Amino acid sequence: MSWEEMKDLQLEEKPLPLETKELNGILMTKMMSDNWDKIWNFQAKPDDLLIATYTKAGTTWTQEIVDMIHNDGDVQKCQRANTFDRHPFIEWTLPLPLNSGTCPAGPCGTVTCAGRFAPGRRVTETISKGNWKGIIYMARNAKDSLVSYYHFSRMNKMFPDPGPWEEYIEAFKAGKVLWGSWYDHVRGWWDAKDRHRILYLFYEDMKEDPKREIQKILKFLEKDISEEVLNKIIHHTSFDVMKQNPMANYTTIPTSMMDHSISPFMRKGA
Ligand SMILES: Nc1ncnc2c1ncn2[C@@H]1O[C@H](COP(=O)(O)OS(=O)(=O)O)[C@@H](OP(=O)(O)O)[C@H]1O
Repeated sequence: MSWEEMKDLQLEEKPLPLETKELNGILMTKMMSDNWDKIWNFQAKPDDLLIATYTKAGTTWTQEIVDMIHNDGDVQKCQRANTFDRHPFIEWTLPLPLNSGTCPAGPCGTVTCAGRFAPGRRVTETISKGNWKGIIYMARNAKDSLVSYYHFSRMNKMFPDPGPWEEYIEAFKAGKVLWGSWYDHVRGWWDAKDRHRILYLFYEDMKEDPKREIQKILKFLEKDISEEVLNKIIHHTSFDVMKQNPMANYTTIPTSMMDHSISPFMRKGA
């Protein structure tokens, strides 16, 4: 959806109603819970790639890297649309103007989509047995995930108010945040990785040596690129460059949904 169309929706003036609803003990948005059957029955096509993450683990970073790989390092092509339109979240049923992954028009014409699939190991198993070409999972350590999630929840008006920091820490540890427990998520996918075609990556490894980690993704995707393209991908997906990229930094979303003056989406990246 273009910016003009977004403006027509007058989102700036409308407070966003946010309702949450637990499903199997996991907190989700009501839209997502109500849509769960569709998500559960989602049929991947053999060319589909899933980027799976707990929230704030480096989803956007992985999405940008994969898009750059798929487009042979063509920066212009990777600026064709926002991250969430290039790789829609399957289960994240969103209010307009944002795209929802299970909607019939997408995502998976676009080949890659992202997903969180919080509700426990059964889901992890079911999803990872699906007809995916592969699943790239990225994990990030609990402390940085928690800090990032807290600041994101302050600026993201679609999310429940995180409340005071001390209380938020306890809620996170107890898994009483959207998409449930960080521990169950990273553990569930860790367990699944040896039984299915899953590339399990770590944010910290990507930070330490992006070249090495991007090469792992290339191998997983069975893709050959030149050294020059590889260096271009490393540069274009660095924190400083992505922070300035409106198609990756979520600044095209109306302020009533995400208020970057409270905390930018691309916050510290460390
Ligand atoms: N290129 C690059 N390098 C390093 N770090 C990066 C990069 N891109 C995004 N980020 C950081 O990842 C955090 C956002 O995570 P997600 O993309 O998973 O967020 S979301 O769940 O999709 O909302 C968020 O982390 P914090 O800065 O700690 O809040 C982003 O800054």
